[in-house]
Amino acid sequence: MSAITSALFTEVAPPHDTSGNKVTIVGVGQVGMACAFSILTQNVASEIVLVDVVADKLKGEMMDLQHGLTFMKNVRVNASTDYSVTANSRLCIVTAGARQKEGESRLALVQRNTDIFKGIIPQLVKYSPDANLLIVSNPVDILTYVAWKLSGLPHNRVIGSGTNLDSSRFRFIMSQRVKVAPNSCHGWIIGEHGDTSVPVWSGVNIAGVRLRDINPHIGTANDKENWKDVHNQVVQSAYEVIKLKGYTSWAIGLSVGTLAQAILRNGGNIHAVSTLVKGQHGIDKEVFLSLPCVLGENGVTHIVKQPLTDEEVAMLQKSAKLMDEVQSNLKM
Ligand SMILES: NC(=O)C1=CN([C@@H]2O[C@H](COP(=O)(O)OP(=O)(O)OC[C@H]3O[C@@H](n4cnc5c(N)ncnc54)[C@H](O)[C@@H]3O)[C@@H](O)[C@H]2O)C=CC1
Ligand SMILES: CC(=O)C(=O)O
Repeated sequence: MSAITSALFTEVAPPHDTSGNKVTIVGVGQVGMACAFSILTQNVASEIVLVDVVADKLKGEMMDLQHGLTFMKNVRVNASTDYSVTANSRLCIVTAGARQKEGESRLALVQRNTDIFKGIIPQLVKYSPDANLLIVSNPVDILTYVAWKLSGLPHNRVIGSGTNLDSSRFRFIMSQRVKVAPNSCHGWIIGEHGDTSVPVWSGVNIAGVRLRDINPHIGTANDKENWKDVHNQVVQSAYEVIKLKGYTSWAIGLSVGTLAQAILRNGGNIHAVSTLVKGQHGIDKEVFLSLPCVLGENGVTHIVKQPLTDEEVAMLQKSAKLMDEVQSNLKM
């Protein structure tokens, strides 16, 4: 204690070093920092710890956030290249790794980011064996599988950010067509985050009114209004934003903030996240894909048994086959 603190305080008991809702974010790039900012401003964590391999950038990002803490509600921000700083996290979010260059697919990153995960996941589990892992790095579905295998954790506690983002993009583009707020437009994108994602047209609704009841051809090639294009735009979204600004960040940050909130507050909220789907919709492969899941402190507690058309099931199974093929070529 300094002279000032000992003159100021009578110590009754030493304070605890850690606080309850500790969140670790690995990777302080564009996505990691958007996640950190979103979690900070949504007031879901009591402590955020940042980890990266680039020490100067890491320190700079930590300091920049710390300088704003006066404007936040009781949250600490810390950072280190040493994983001991992450001890006793309740949620570890992984955004580290290579990102797509213009025109490059997410799947092209798979081996590079798998190799990076080999150095990250065991460290996280060593210091926070009870945490949930939330994987964001791409290709997110495969890397969630990789994280599950490397971690040895039960599959419910290894979650991919998945198509929560794609579903949000879908609802936004839909909202522009019907001219109501995005959160009043309801629809789910499931399956792979990215190129083979599956729009569940059978469930798209506004205020419970199913658009397929109004337009039986919605989402098909026979639809005169070409709603199928809404999904095409979802698939193209990341490519377009990457072409325009080099990366995507804000929307994934907000999506992850919402997922963190559901997990840390044991909210029971339902989101489309990447989870082990073996046994769902006739999938017999050990792969991770997004389905609507109930999220809480124990990770994914339930998968919604969403009624799907035969065509939707076939698309989902095709994504599962693709994931399995990519996984079988991985050097883990
Ligand atoms: N799942 C999703 O919906 C989305 C996923 N992404 C993915 O997120 C990842 C990160 O993207 P950005 O932040 O834009 O990339 P970035 O290049 O800005 O940041 C990546 C960060 O990872 C760090 N890093 C690299 N190796 C590391 C290691 N071994 N340990 C700790 N940190 C390490 C780098 O130093 C860098 O700070 C990419 O794989 C990207 O494709 C991006 C947007 C959406
Ligand atoms: C990059 C990426 O995965 C996305 O923005 O969807």
